[in-house]
Amino acid sequence: MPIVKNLSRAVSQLLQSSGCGCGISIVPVRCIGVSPRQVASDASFHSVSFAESDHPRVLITGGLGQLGVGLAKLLRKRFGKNNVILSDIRKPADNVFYSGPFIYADILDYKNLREIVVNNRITWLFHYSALLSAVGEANVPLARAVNITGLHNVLDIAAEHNLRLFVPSTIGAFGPTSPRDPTPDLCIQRPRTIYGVSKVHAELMGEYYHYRYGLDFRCLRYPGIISADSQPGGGTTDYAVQIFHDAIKTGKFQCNLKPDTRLPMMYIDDCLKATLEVMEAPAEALSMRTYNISAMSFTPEELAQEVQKHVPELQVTYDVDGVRQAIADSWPMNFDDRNARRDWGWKHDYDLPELVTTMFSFLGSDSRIAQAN
Ligand SMILES: NC(=O)C1=CN([C@@H]2O[C@H](COP(=O)(O)OP(=O)(O)OC[C@H]3O[C@@H](n4cnc5c(N)ncnc54)[C@H](O)[C@@H]3O)[C@@H](O)[C@H]2O)C=CC1
Ligand SMILES: CC(=O)[C@H](N)C(=O)O
Repeated sequence: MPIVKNLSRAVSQLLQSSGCGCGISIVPVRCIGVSPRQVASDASFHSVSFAESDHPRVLITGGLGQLGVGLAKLLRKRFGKNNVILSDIRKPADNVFYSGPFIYADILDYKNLREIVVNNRITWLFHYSALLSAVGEANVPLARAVNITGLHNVLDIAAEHNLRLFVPSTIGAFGPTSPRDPTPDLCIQRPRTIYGVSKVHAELMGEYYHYRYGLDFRCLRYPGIISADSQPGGGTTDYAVQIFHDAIKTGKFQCNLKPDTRLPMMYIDDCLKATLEVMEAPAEALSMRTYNISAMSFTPEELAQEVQKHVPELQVTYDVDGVRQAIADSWPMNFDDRNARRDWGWKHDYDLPELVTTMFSFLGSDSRIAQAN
């Protein structure tokens, strides 16, 4: 009996001292052996100056996709080049490799990921690895592994090492039974893609770890993101990037969605600005841990008309892809982001005309450079 009494006293002391005031805060540490694999100890980014160590030490997973390189650039400007490590399972292009620390990290390899976090004293993690909506439907087992099992690894490591964790969600986390115009932060979420299901899972797991273990989890639901210097990775909103390239290269664009398919979209600079802002927001400002963010909504027809103001000869035809169309028809048409605007001052800079002008000034100057060489 004394043993039972002592045990229950110890448990109740543990509960009382829990960090988030919501119950048990023991972090979910996995029992694993020591991995023999080491990150090269002479890597230049291991030696940080004293001043640099005041900043967060950042790891970006899945960083070689459409968004990660731009995020690394923004964070390096803010926190110093050597404090931001880009990672992926792909081989980086020369300009990316030489622009700052890069490391191989497979999010399905728990030990390796943990080792990277420990050896590099990571304090903030941006978890960008994922299979997007269209490629996810083409390979459900892989999407399930990367988007769900990978997330579990990241969550456990983040909780164990007290990281601030950012995981992006998406308009794709909603489905045909969600209100679509506009879609609020809190409503029915019954997506019908593995991508959407995995993102709802990520939102819920992240919030659960926050309330259960005190994990500093922060999540934004991104619209379709449009960028000039990086290619999208197989999503339903990819057409809105492709149209710019085709307008410049061939003057012809074949759209895989119907002309009147309305979806929320955002220029990459706004998306990355929001991501940094929500990560820097004081915890007291966040009344929620998952926020919609919005900038504009348009249809392929409306985008084409705006593009034609710059390339009047552009010819647009439609050859609808059934899989992508069904996905798009189940997604929000307009996103309600009033909570983000109220809580941490979110404000977008780019509407459709500015987006199109910016894309052309970027791609135009690029194509002039290509011609000159
Ligand atoms: N681009 C967009 O329009 C939107 C993106 N998001 C989210 O933002 C995040 C980044 O998106 P993108 O850069 O567009 O995605 P992307 O598809 O372009 O890049 C994803 C990256 O994940 C990497 N990856 C795949 N398996 C991996 C593994 N086992 N370990 C480590 N990395 C792995 C890929 O190599 C790829 O570079 C994703 O989580 C996505 O769901 C959300 C809404 C919109
Ligand atoms: C909106 C997204 O999450 C992505 N661009 C996709 O279309 O899958």
